[in-house]
Amino acid sequence: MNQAADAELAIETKSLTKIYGSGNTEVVAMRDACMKVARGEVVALLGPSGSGKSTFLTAVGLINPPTSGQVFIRGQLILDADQAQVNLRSFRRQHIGFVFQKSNLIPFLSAIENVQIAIELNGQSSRVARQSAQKLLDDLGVGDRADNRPSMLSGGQQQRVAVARALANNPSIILADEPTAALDSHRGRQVMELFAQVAHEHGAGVIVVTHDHRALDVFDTTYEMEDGRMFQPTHSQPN
Ligand SMILES: Nc1ncnc2c1ncn2[C@@H]1O[C@H](COP(=O)(O)OP(=O)(O)OP(=O)(O)O)[C@@H](O)[C@H]1O
Repeated sequence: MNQAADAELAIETKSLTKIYGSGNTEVVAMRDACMKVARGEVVALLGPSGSGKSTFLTAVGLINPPTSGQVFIRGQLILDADQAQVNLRSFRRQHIGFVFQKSNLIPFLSAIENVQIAIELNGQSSRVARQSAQKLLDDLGVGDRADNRPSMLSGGQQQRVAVARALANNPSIILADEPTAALDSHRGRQVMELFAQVAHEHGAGVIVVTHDHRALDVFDTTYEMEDGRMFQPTHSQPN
């Protein structure tokens, strides 16, 4: 069977379904979720608590494989149901950047070391990694805080460092799970704008799970989930 998908797409999911448990405890957390994200596109994923957003994001992030359906990244079939078509660990490290609700920075490392370590883990020398890390922090407006540990930074600054770390290996896709939940609306908007900038400048496909409707104008496309089903609200731009 021809599995080819559009290589211009950063991400394509086909009919992702996830069933947790079995029998009486069975939960269908996601049903036939289909999404296309072009390179350079930034997508908001909305939906009430329990609607399946994290299940979807962790499937695309190759952390929690679906029960059925396929995940393509840059046109390449990566997951066919729970069958990996590549080495997931190294693929994830090279191609996917994650940003979480809390920055999850390593507390005993400085801002620059938090970014540097991600680059070194991908095989760069520490000198090259440090230069790249400094440039990323500069680009994200926190270059002057490079030597501070996370506890010395504000929540917004920590999230900027976390975005720098997610960008460390120039990923094809960035997945963010409520990255602005701990920020006030001004800082939250700034972080959302950063994602849009990163998507447009680096050609990455970005999916941001958010409950925050105030910054939706920053996104190219909006999807919603409800009871495990995914759809595009009628007022959003078509793909
Ligand atoms: N490991 C699991 N085992 C069983 N059920 C699960 C598991 N993880 C999630 N679920 C269920 O799957 C459904 C979808 O959960 P999910 O966490 O994906 O929703 P969500 O939209 O991300 O919610 P929230 O906004 O609260 O984070 C929920 O009914 C949840 O209880």
